[in-house]
Amino acid sequence: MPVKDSQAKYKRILLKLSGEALMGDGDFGIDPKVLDNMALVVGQLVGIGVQVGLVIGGGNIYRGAALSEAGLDRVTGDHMGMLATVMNGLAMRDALERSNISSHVMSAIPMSGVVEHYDRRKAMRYLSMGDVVIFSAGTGNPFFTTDSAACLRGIEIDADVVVKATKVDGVYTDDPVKNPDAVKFDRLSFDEVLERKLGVMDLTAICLCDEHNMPIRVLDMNKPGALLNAVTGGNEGTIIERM
Ligand SMILES: Nc1ncnc2c1ncn2[C@@H]1O[C@H](COP(=O)(O)OP(=O)(O)O)[C@@H](O)[C@H]1O
Ligand SMILES: O=c1ccn([C@@H]2O[C@H](COP(=O)(O)OP(=O)(O)O)[C@@H](O)[C@H]2O)c(=O)[nH]1
Repeated sequence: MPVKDSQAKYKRILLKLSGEALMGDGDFGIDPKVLDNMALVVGQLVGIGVQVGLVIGGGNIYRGAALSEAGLDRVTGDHMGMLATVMNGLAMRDALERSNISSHVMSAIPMSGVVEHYDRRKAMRYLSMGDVVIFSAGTGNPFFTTDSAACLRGIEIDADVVVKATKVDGVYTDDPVKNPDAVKFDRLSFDEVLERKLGVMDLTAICLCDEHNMPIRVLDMNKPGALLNAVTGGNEGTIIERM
């Protein structure tokens, strides 16, 4: 796809999509309607010249911690969780390609013949060409999350921002799903997130972004126009940044 002059605030973003969000109204796996809708939204970003790196979670299929609670070895469970993110990546590439958006899946775990092995320089070249790159298999290591993988890849590819598109519309004083009295923040420092132990992203991911001055925007993935608004400079969701 030809590179356009970006009309957006951000030239390159790392977008993290929660695996669970791909389930739609189901309770496991992937809802094709959600996937197609996400491809459409990513296509809009590409269309205005934003370079998009994607990290998709695996919680719609397997989570290491849940498998471990069910009696499986934790490291084996985490390997299964990482493989789940490769499956989601393949499904997303399929949806993107059906929308004529050139895209590539890279995996932190080599999987010859299925997806490319993660190669930062190659990923940067694809992104510069305007192609979408889906970074799968998390960090490649157990005991990490795809939020940490998103922050890591975002820093590596020199993204302008990490956008976490999730089920809630920002960071709150407490989990808004459990506490209806929780109050939303528009802007937060990394220190505040760490001090208050705000659970929207794991603390490893927050520390990494803090150390490398990588801002994180948290927004609602189901709100129409939210992502486009965020990349064109709108005050969408919550921004976590150095203050
Ligand atoms: N302080 C908080 N602000 C916003 N969301 C929070 C907070 N604490 C916990 N959460 C939860 O974090 C979730 C977002 O994280 P995500 O990674 O998408 O989900 P999960 O961890 O279930 O995969 C939200 O659905 C919300 O319930
Ligand atoms: O670097 C990583 C990233 C992910 N995972 C495993 O993959 C699962 C799915 O990722 P995550 O829970 O972050 O997905 P999401 O919550 O975003 O759907 C996790 O539970 C872990 O078991 C891992 O071991 N290392």
